[in-house]
Amino acid sequence: MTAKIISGTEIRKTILAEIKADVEKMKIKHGKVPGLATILVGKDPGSVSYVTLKVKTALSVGFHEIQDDQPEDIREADLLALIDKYNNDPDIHGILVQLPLPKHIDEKKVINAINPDKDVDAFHPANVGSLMICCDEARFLPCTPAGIQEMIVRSGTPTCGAEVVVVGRSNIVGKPIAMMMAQKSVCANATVTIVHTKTKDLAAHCKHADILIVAAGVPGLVKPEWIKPGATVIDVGVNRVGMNETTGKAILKGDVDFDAAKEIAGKITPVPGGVGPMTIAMLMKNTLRAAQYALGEL
Ligand SMILES: Nc1nc(=O)c2c([nH]1)NC[C@@H]1CN(c3ccc(C(=O)N[C@@H](CCC(=O)O)C(=O)O)cc3)C=[N+]21
Repeated sequence: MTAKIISGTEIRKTILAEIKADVEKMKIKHGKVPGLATILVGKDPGSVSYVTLKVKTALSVGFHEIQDDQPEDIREADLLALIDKYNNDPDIHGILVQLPLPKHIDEKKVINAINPDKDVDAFHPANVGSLMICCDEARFLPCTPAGIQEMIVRSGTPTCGAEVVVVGRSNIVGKPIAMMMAQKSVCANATVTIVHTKTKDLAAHCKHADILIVAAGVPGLVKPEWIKPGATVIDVGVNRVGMNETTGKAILKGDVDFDAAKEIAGKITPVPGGVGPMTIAMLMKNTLRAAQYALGEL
C-alpha cells in the first residue's frame, strides 16, 4: 500500500486562512496590522526564491511588508544599523535576515542584534533558550520545526512514546525539532535519537523510527530499506539538483528517495510541497504573534 501524502501546501492553506482572519480582527480593533521586514543580502538564487515567497505570502495575509534587499558587499556595521532601525520601528513586529550571509559578515553578531521580541525566526539565543526550557511557553518556535510539528499533529500521527529519529543536528532544524519532540507536552512526549555524519550505523537507527525526520541536506540520503514499514517520514531537504530547461525553474529533491519510500512508509511529506510551504506559514504565524504581543493581546 502506498503512503498517505502529508501535503504542506494543503495544511498551509488552513493556517494562512486562520492568520488572515486574525489580521482582519487586529485591523478593526487596533487599526494596525502585523509588520514584517525581510532583509536579503546578495542574490543567491535559492535565497531570492525563498524571500520572494515569504514576501508574497506576507502580503497575501494582509501584513505590512518591507522587502529590504541589500548588496552582497554591504558592510557588517551597515547591516547592524539597518537591524537597529527596524528594532526601533513600531510598525515592524518581525525582522527576518535571510541566511546564509556572505562570509565577511558574522552571522552570530547579526542574529544577536535582532530584538528577541521581533525575532520571528527564533534564532536569537534568548528564544533558543526559552525553547529549551519549555516550548509550550516559548513566544516563538523556529519556523521549520514548528511546521514539522504541525504536520505530525494535523496528520494524526501519535507522538506519545513514539521513537523519533532526527537525521541532522543543525541549529535551525535538527537540534530544535529533537528538543521539541522530546518535551513533556501533548503534541510531543517522544523518545528521540539524533543521528549525524559521525553516526556509525545510520540505517540501523533509522529502521527503528516510528517518525523519521530527515534534515541532512543530502539528496536521496535515506534509502527505502532504512524505513520501518508504516513509519511517518518527514523530509526537510530542499536540494536544488538542476534546472528545468523549459520552465527555467530549479528542480528540487528531498533527502529521502521519495518514490521508493512511499511504498514502505505509512505517511510521507513530498518535496516540493511539504515542509517548505509549512516553514513560510509558521513565519507568518510568528509575525502575527509578535504583533499580538506588541499590542498586549497575548
Ligand atoms: N533567516 C532564515 N530563515 C529561514 O526560514 C530560512 C533561511 N534563513 N534560509 C534558508 C532556509 C530554507 N527555507 C525555506 C523556506 C521555504 C521553502 C519552500 O517554500 N519551498 C518550496 C519550494 C520553493 C521553490 O520552488 O524554490 C517547497 O518545498 O515546496 C524552502 C526552504 C527557509 N530558510
